Parts: sequence; C-alpha cells; structure tokens
Amino acid sequence: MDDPVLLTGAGGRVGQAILDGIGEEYDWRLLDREPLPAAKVPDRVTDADQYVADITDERAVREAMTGVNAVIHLAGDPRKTAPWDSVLRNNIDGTQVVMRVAAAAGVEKFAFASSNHAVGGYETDDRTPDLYRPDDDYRLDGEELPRPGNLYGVSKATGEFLGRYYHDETGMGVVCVRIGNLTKDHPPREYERGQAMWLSHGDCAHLFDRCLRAEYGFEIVYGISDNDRKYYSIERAREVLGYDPQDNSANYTFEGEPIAEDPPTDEP
Ligand SMILES: NC(=O)C1=CN([C@@H]2O[C@H](COP(=O)(O)OP(=O)(O)OC[C@H]3O[C@@H](n4cnc5c(N)ncnc54)[C@H](O)[C@@H]3O)[C@@H](O)[C@H]2O)C=CC1
Ligand SMILES: O=C1O[C@H](COP(=O)(O)O)[C@@H](O)[C@H](O)[C@H]1O
Repeated sequence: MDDPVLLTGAGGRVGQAILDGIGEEYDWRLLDREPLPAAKVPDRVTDADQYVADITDERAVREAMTGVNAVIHLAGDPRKTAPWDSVLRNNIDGTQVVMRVAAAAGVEKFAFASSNHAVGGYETDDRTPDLYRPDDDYRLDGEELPRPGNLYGVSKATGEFLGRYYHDETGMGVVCVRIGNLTKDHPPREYERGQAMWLSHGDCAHLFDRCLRAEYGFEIVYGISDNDRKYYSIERAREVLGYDPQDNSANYTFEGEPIAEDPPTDEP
C-alpha cells in the first residue's frame, strides 16, 4: 500500500505494538492527543506526519486524513471502569468524527479497535470459569449480538454500529477487531480470563497488517492469539483477513514463564 495510513492513538499500548511490528512497512500519519517521544516514532516518520490532536477536533482529523487510504483507529479511553462522560466523548463522539471524516475522504479500509468488553455479558455465572479452560468448546464468533458488560463495552459496541452504518452508507471497508488482552512478552500472569484472550504483540501487529492488506466489506473479528484456552473463534479473522497467529498462551506457565519446547534428553 503506497498511500499513507492514519494511526490514531499511536502512542498507546496497541499503537506501539503495531509500530514495533510493522512500523517500517507503511507511510504513517500518527495522531495522538499526547505528543509522541522520539522513541515511540518509527525512523521514517517525519514531524510533519505527526498530529497532536484530539479526535473530537474535526478540523484536525480532516487535516490528518488528507490523502490517506486506510485508517487504524485506536484512540479512546481503554478503561473498563471508564465513566460515561469519558466514553461518550472519546469513544463514541471521537469515533464518529474519525469514521465520518474517513468516509467523506474516500478512505478504503478502516480498522476499528473494538473490545472483548463489547461482549463481556456472555460471561455469565453458569459459563464461568469453565469458559476460560482449554477443554470448553463454547465460542463467540462475531455473529452474535453485542452484549456489553460495562459502559466502556457499550461504547465499543456503538463504535461497531457506527462502522456498520458508514460501510452501508459509503462502501468504506470496515473491520472491527474485538481485541482481547494485549500484553508484551508473556500472557497475563495468573489470570485465566486474560490467558484465554491473550493477544501477543507479534500477533497484534500481524493482525492489523492483515486489516490493511485484505479485502472486506463489513466485518467483526476477534483479536486474540491462537490460545488453547479460548472462547472467541479466530476462524473469521483467518478466513477474511488471512490472520495466521503464531502465539499461544499454552506455551507459558500459569505464572507467565515460557515452557521449553524441546526439553533436552540424554538419549543418543
Ligand atoms: N490494550 C488492550 O488489551 C485492549 C485495547 N483495546 C482498545 O484499543 C485501543 C487502544 O488501547 P490501548 O493502546 O491499550 O490504550 P492506551 O491508553 O495505551 O492508548 C490510547 C492512546 O489514545 C490516545 N487518546 C485517547 N483519547 C484520545 C482522544 N480523544 N484523542 C486523541 N488521542 C486520544 C491516548 O493519548 C493514548 O496514547 C482503545 O480504543 C482500547 O479500547 C481493546 C481491547 C483490549
Ligand atoms: O478492552 C480492554 O480489555 C483488556 C482486557 O480486559 P480485562 O478486563 O481482562 O483487563 C484490558 O486490559 C484493556 O485495558 C481494555 O482496553
């Protein structure tokens, strides 16, 4: 892809996982309301390609969107305990501005950072904790209705609806990635739910790379590694995006230490 890619929320955890993995492969526009220290910016990105702006500032978003062909939209309040005023402003209003400006600019592909919390309500008392265990075959696949477990999840489900609307209205390709739990180097420690929805940094970068390269209309996919423990299907992401995750929380102990693949033997 030759045209610039706009990455909102570039300075955050997900943004940095993406830039660590594929930072040299695209012509980025980086937008964040906080200025990015040099260490967070790929070498090829100039000052002119960095926008310190709030996503609710339509004029700034329009400026950043000029000439852009694809967007990865991450900026928002990621806290599951975030209050309504914050998710309304950052996650709903902000997402509506970014999607509206993208659609009006003729952007072809838009990847939206949705969340496991858009469907947290499926984790009912009778399903948990079995749901988080490798031998349980319950799966959400993206076809189910949103069932948020908190107001943050409501805001992410709303972002998905906005994506559906802008796709239907304008034809912009929209993929909503229900991200699990991103951690670096090892799965969340001593946390069954987190290990069932672990997304490694490498798989995160690869997944969003596929969102930029694949062809799609409107999609909802789950963004987790290929964990033995899982209750989110990654089949749709494989099928539509060509997602091919390399990591699995089962390759780590419950405490998060890597398990050696080939233990040495004394056999000749
Ligand atoms: N980290 C995770 O495991 C998961 C993250 N997500 C979603 O992915 C996205 C990124 O999450 P993280 O990187 O973890 O969060 P983060 O808090 O580390 O990064 C968010 C970035 O967005 C910027 N930002 C926030 N509001 C903004 C606004 N109104 N205008 C401009 N910039 C703004 C912040 O300055 C920050 O750099 C969020 O939308 C979050 O809901 C979803 C599921 C799991
Ligand atoms: O959407 C998000 O989900 C992850 C995982 O949720 P948790 O309830 O298991 O912590 C969370 O870490 C992240 O901050 C949030 O944005």
